[in-house]
Amino acid sequence: MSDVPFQPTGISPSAEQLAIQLRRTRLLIVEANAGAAKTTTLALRIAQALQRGAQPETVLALTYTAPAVTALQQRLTGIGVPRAVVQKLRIQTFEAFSLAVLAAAQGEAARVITAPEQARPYVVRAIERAQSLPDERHPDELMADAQPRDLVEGLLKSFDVIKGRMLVEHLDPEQRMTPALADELGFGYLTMRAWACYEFARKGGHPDRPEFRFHGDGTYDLARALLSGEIDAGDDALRQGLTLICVDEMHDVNRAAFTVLKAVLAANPRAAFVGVGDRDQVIHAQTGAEAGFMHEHFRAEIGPPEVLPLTRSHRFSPQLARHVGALAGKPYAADEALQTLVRLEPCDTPRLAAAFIARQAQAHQQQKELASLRVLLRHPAQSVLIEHELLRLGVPYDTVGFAPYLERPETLLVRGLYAIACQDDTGLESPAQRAALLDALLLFSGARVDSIELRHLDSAEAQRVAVAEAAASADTTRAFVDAHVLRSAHPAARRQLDAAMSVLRTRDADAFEASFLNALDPLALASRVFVRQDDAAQVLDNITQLHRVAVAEEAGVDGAFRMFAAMDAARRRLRSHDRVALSSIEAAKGLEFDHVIVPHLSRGEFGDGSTETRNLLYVAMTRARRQLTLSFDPQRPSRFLRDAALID
Ligand SMILES: Nc1ncnc2c1ncn2[C@@H]1O[C@H](COP(=O)(O)OP(=O)(O)OP(=O)(O)O)[C@@H](O)[C@H]1O
Repeated sequence: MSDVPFQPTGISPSAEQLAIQLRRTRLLIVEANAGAAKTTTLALRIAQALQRGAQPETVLALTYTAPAVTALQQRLTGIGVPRAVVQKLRIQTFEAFSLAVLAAAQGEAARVITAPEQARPYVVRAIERAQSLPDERHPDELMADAQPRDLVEGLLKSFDVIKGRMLVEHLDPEQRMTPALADELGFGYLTMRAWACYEFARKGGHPDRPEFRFHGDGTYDLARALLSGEIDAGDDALRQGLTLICVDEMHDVNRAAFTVLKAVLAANPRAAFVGVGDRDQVIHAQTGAEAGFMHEHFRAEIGPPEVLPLTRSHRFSPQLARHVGALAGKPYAADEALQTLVRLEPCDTPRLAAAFIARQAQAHQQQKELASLRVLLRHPAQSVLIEHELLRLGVPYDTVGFAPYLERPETLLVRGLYAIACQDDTGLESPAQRAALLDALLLFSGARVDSIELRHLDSAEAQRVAVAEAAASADTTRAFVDAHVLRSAHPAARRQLDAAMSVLRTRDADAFEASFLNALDPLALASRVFVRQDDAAQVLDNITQLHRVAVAEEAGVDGAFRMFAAMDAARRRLRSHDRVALSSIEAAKGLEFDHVIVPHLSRGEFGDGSTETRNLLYVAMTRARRQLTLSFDPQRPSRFLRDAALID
């Protein structure tokens, strides 16, 4: 049968790409560097299958993250596959796919929860239960110095690894958990016992009808059902008549996802498989991701794949390829015709870095040659100073992967405290603004809406109704704060909020500078609310930056808060048009931008030097097409700059 190659728009495939596009082999794996056209080539392979007559619904492409789903959809439309056809292709995360299969196989879907704060009560109860089981043989091993609440974050992280690696499923079912076995698995005995109790509770005491699913639980539950034979390759939920199965970003696959993949391949024996990935982009090792699932595990458990290369970056120049190659310690070739300007910008302080970035963004707005500018940040708190400078210059921007700083709950909390303490509602004129402020106050005060009229609603809905009603006017907002927020706040939170408002009430700039942060104690406030210490630390960083910006304004307390209101109004007026965005590195995975700025490449600011942080920088640097700008404090440059041969 003749096989006319699909002709993409915009690019001419290289010989390597064409080989992959046309290959009909059953199992094919491509490992290649970032920018070497893995996703594009996967798109070409899919387009070729469609040209050969495959129905779009019979093509399944799986990824680990939602941004990778978007990246593949963009590449497909970019090479000329009609948008309507792309919509029909089954491009999904492993988690979304698994949840859909479970729903088809088992009927009613379980409630999906997304925030660790929602999982916390279950984890706390699991610890308490583990510590009080009557037939426990090693009670001494279950003692913990910390309160159950303080153990939640660490336990949820451990649960991610236990699920992702499917550690328990690989044990002999008759084997009892003991301290020695827990140790062998790399966890404490309390962790393993709490895990068993948590899973029991999550399943609602019934293996087929879990009460809720947290992120990763869909993939884990499906993988378990497959291992136990409850769902098998003959099940219609998996036998979907697929003709092509693809995995993009295959380096993110963990044992649970691999188990799902194996079953999909077994259930669709006529489908061809193509997997693409890059071992230096593993940034989800905390969920058990490892590059071995592209190599030795694949060979041993699925079969020997044909391996084809993509050797050159089509995204950026050989010079940038040399730097990222040095960072990752591997050879890196690139298309000689491409030019990417690599620029290092020493900035002595974060304020200077922010001003520099804002000027770059302003200049970017005024030129036509480069389309997108993306500032890739390690932590959301790093955006405060930068956003502030952008607003000052009137540069429109978006944020991706985190909220703009003026919309974060901690910013609204601080602005709300000022509004209440000083009876100044500037910038909080609309009901929507007042409602957001009340939500923030409720969040950090630990207060619950408790109204007899709303008892028939669940707590989230009751809060929404009560807040919407209270936000109708400035007076009702104030009355609600007195009656429902401050009065029923957690006692320690109440003390902190009162202390912060006392400082604000003085309207004294010196008192505000010297005492506001101590009075509010944002870390203690946030630690009561958030499970992850990282999230609590972000709140502290955000409020510290906000305070710094307010003090630097030298306009007094009232002046500073009016300035925030003006900035907020300016932001609402500026219509973003997708040219400048600040984003997390995770949210930029698989995507590319004409100009990428990675600020704060300084010791102690970018990360700890671990493989995971190095991979994050590798991902960030390899998003750039035409220009990469890296800023750093010349007194303490990150060691990664040296590793990448960017400084001596
Ligand atoms: N044959 C080609 N000629 C020119 N440009 C190409 C060609 N193939 C791909 N590209 C371009 O190369 C860039 C990188 O491609 P792609 O995003 O597919 O790489 P990738 O390996 O998936 O990257 P990452 O690992 O970072 O996700 C894109 O801009 C794409 O349009």
